[in-house]
Amino acid sequence: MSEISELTSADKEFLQQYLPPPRPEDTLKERRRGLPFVTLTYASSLDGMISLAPGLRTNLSGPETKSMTHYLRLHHEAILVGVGTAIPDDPGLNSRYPGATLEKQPQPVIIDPNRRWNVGDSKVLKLAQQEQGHTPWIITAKTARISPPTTEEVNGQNFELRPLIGRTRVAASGDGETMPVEWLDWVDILKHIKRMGINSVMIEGGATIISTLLSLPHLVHSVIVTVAPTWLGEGGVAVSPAQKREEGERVNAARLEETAWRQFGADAVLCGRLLQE
Ligand SMILES: NC(=O)C1=CN([C@@H]2O[C@H](COP(=O)(O)OP(=O)(O)OC[C@H]3O[C@@H](n4cnc5c(N)ncnc54)[C@H](OP(=O)(O)O)[C@@H]3O)[C@@H](O)[C@H]2O)C=CC1
Ligand SMILES: Nc1nc(O)c(N)c(N[C@@H]2O[C@H](COP(=O)(O)O)[C@@H](O)[C@H]2O)n1
Repeated sequence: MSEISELTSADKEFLQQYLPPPRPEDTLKERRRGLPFVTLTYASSLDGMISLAPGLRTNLSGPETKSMTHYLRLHHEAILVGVGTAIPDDPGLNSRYPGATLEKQPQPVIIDPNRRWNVGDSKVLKLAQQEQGHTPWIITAKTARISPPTTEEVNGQNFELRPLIGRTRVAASGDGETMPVEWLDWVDILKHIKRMGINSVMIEGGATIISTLLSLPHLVHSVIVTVAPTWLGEGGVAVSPAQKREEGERVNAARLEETAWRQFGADAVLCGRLLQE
């Protein structure tokens, strides 16, 4: 039996005002900006961690909040994760909410500038083959060393590469060495997604992507965080936006307003909107 069950009408009512409007493209402001409705959503421990260690899939959500996640997936046109999540978690990225037909499934989108993810072995592709989800779109950087064609075939199934012109920036590795990495601007990523016909995107992680977007409040419409009653402990992967300074002084990096809390099983769910700068 599926562990995903229907939400109560009170749960749905609680979430309603944080969901994308029925036709977000109708919002004049958004149409002008050419951007989709963006929801950030993830599950956190009480010490602000989203996994026990880098690359370790960690279950934080209980059955009720897992059901909520699948309800939210059904109410967005796309689900997006980074390659740092796609590789270790091998997520399904479909909605298993009762009544989710193929037509209603969200489009999986993976940010993988350097084409590190092995899509051929992925659960996403298997689910697409079983018509329980769509074939993924992979956003690569055009300047990636492996220059990709637009579509590739794996196990008889086509999946789509959606190259986007990246910028190269220098990053430091753990041993102090520096190396060039492909980096994509979030306005470019979101405009790219919108141009492909997506009006709403649920961004699930991981830590790098969520932390980056918490510092870009003008691109985010809703934030929905599951807080699980547990501490993961030192060495976990934390969601934490970059430091912020005003007139040289440290200030809070991000804040939610219009907040609402509700208990789902043992977990708490916090919804809000990022305070605009
Ligand atoms: N509890 C929860 O709700 C969730 C937990 N997780 C956990 O999070 C962890 C993964 O987090 P993390 O390692 O930070 O991985 P992410 O999924 O955030 O992916 C990070 C990678 O994505 C690419 N990327 C991200 N942003 C950009 C950009 N703007 N331009 C270009 N490339 C970009 C880079 O790839 P490259 O390295 O090739 O440059 C980067 O290293 C896992 O342990 C996972 O289990 C994930 C989702 C939800
Ligand atoms: N909401 C939520 N709670 C957790 O406890 C999690 N670990 C995650 N992780 C995210 O969900 C993806 C797994 O998706 P599937 O169920 O396999 O479709 C995982 O990759 C993270 O993005 N989320």
